[in-house]
Amino acid sequence: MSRINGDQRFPRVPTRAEKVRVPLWMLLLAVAGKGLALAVRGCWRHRVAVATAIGGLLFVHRFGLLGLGVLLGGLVAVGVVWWRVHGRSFWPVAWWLWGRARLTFVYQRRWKPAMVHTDLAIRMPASTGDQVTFDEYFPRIRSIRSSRSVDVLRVELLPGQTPAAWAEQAEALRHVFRARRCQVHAETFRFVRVVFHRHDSLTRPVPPAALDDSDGAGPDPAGAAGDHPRSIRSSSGRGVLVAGLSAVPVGRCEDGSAWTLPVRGSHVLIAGATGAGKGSVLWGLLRGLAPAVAAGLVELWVCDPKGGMELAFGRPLFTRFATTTDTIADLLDDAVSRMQTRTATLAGNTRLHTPTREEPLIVVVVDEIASLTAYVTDRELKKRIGAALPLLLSQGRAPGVVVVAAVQDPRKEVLPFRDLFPVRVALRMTETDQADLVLGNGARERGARAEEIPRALPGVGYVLHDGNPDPIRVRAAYVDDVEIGRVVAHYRPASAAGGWTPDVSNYLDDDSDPLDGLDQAA
Ligand SMILES: Nc1ncnc2c1ncn2[C@@H]1O[C@H](COP(=O)(O)OP(=O)(O)OP(=O)(O)O)[C@@H](O)[C@H]1O
Repeated sequence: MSRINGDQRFPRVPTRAEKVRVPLWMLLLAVAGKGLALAVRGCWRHRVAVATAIGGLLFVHRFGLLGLGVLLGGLVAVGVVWWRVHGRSFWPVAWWLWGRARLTFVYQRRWKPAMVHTDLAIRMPASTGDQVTFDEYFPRIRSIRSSRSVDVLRVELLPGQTPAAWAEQAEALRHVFRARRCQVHAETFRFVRVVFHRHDSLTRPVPPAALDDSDGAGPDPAGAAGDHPRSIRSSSGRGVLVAGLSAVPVGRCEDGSAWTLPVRGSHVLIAGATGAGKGSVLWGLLRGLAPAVAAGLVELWVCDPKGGMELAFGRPLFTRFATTTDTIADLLDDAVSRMQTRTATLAGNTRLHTPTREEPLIVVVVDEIASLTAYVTDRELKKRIGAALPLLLSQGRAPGVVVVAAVQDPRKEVLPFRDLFPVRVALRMTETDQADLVLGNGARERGARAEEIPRALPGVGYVLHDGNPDPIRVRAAYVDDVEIGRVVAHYRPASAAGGWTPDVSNYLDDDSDPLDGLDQAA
């Protein structure tokens, strides 16, 4: 018969220990020894604070309080000069000091009660002859990294604890430490990183990043036809452009780093309610791809089922542009046949197509893909589109025919092949389960609260990065009409069909380098 308590031993039942008579001097010696050991341990744990306090006292003893005031004033002055002269080396030290201060005055002060009340401390019953007591074990904060808006604590798990147990308490911890949001990230073993977001670093619109015109050929001012400088692009410049297709800059992550999306070798789905800012992610990608379009390494095949309302402004950059259901069906069929021809050529030679001028990366962009999958009434067209899209999504990555699509409603009934998009972005949603539909089960629990994104923050959303299951909060850069006009004028390919070209003359100085203008806009 298996034991009632499994393999775990029952805690020892407190018993009254036999009394042992010891001489008083031995008792005093033991108490003094224990006190000394505790004092040494405390000093070692708080060595920086102890050293600072002793140093301060010695200084006051030698030079008086006035001397201490002069010393502090001098330190502040040195800090200011250092900041002005060499900010790059000043800030890491300043943030380190700020982190130590927050550790001492915020986290360590409330750590023990927080751990007890969230059940993250372990209490073991122990007996001392006369009474039952508890030995308490607290998770230790091993390091802290602070910035303007985030504190990251690296905490060592107690034996038997799991990162999931910590993730469950994230909301409680957020309230204890008065943070706006708390996320728990697991390390491979023994440690979790508890991230407290104090301020929202994404409340202000993000300016678009400078475009990498890496071969120095420069843009084409005002879209001057004819003599296109891209025709002299160097092969190293082309290499940089091809590499850039794996990380197209579209905005900023919550920690201040650049948010990029891969286009080469991947399909991208952008999901969000109406007004969530899907357009800014799409335009961010189109803008980021523009230098490669100009170099002939990328072809944009754009479908705008909204009749061209959203994307027509970029038309000179597009190799193909379709706005009606039947022309979109033709475009998708052509993309499938290009993909199949290319697959036949590449089979056995390479596992991932490298864009060249002869065989560029084809990016099929679809705004509101649900108009093609769920809301098409013509059965024949619906069948054609329903056959082409899954083919592109399941086979197009390797031969370089990729899909970038936006959708409002991410449910399976609306977008049956949602899971064929390896990269997915969840902008503001209307329902609680939608973040999980887009990013995968458990994403909301790990922090992707897409339905809580305020309407006032279009372009804010969540993404998953590099197989990491913890969602990252991001904001797309705001690409306004002026910026679109500049990019179209600067990067439209030499072969662009005539037709309509946006009038950007107002945005360009005659004698200025148009790329400078772009950078300034960024
Ligand atoms: N990244 C952003 N930063 C700041 N403002 C933005 C951003 N993206 C969009 N906006 C603002 O929000 C408005 C709505 O954005 P957008 O049209 O891109 O939403 P959408 O998700 O495409 O909506 P719909 O599905 O209705 O077309 C824009 O007109 C713009 O003013």
